[in-house]
Amino acid sequence: MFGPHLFTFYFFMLQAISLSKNYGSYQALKQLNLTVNAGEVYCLLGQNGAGKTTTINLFLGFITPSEGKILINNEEVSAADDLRRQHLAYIPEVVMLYGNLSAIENLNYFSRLAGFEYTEDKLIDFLNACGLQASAHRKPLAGFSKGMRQKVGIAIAVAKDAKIILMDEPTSGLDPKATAEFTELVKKLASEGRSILMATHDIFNAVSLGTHIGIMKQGTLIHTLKASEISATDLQELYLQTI
Ligand SMILES: Nc1ncnc2c1ncn2[C@@H]1O[C@H](COP(=O)(O)OP(=O)(O)OP(=O)(O)O)[C@@H](O)[C@H]1O
Repeated sequence: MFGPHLFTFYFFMLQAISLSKNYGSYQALKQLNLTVNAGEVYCLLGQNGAGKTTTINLFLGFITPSEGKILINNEEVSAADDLRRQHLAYIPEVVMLYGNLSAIENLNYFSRLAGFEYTEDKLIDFLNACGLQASAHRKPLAGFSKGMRQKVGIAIAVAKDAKIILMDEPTSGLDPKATAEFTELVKKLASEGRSILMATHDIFNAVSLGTHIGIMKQGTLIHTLKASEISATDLQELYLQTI
């Protein structure tokens, strides 16, 4: 389904060490310890308000920790660190790009912003590798479905050579076919050595696509599991007992 690997990867590790975040007197994240190694897909589950987005925002440097630290390859990173800018990409729940520009134009624009210049053939390779149908490559994004936008967003992350990809609720609102395509794409991204962390409410998807699963409750990581060691049914039961 997908083309050849587009980059040769180094091995990148993302870590939170005793990471906490307070909003005023409210502790949204408490002493989080979490590691995502190269090739792993870490799925964070938890009810609304459990602290998943806070965790992602801390990794991205959108907010600063109250305590603790974030490491990329064992090196501590500050909010505006170059390591973060170079190696992290973020796929939000709804990928916001330029609606009046085509998929190729958006990809070209955001690649250039990140310092990468590609030929049109190469840009098309990225879009193909992320599963965007050829008939959509030159169409304005305004008419794209959520799943199509997501593919362009992921193509941008790949074109920017991101080693670590963070996603927030990537399968919410996707139809089953788009979810299946997304799952295949994420598995491929991980198989190429990227480290992937996603916040999700989709228990079935977490088991089918994740390598590791964390369940959060009120800012604390209560359970960490290997996806290969639990069925979707058992995970659902554990999740319901936890929350
Ligand atoms: N800027 C903020 N100021 C004050 N409180 C905040 C702020 N951002 C988040 N919170 C609170 O921190 C807690 C964790 O929120 P967070 O968005 O991380 O949860 P979540 O697990 O991502 O939830 P959801 O599944 O709804 O996205 C919530 O109680 C939320 O109300």
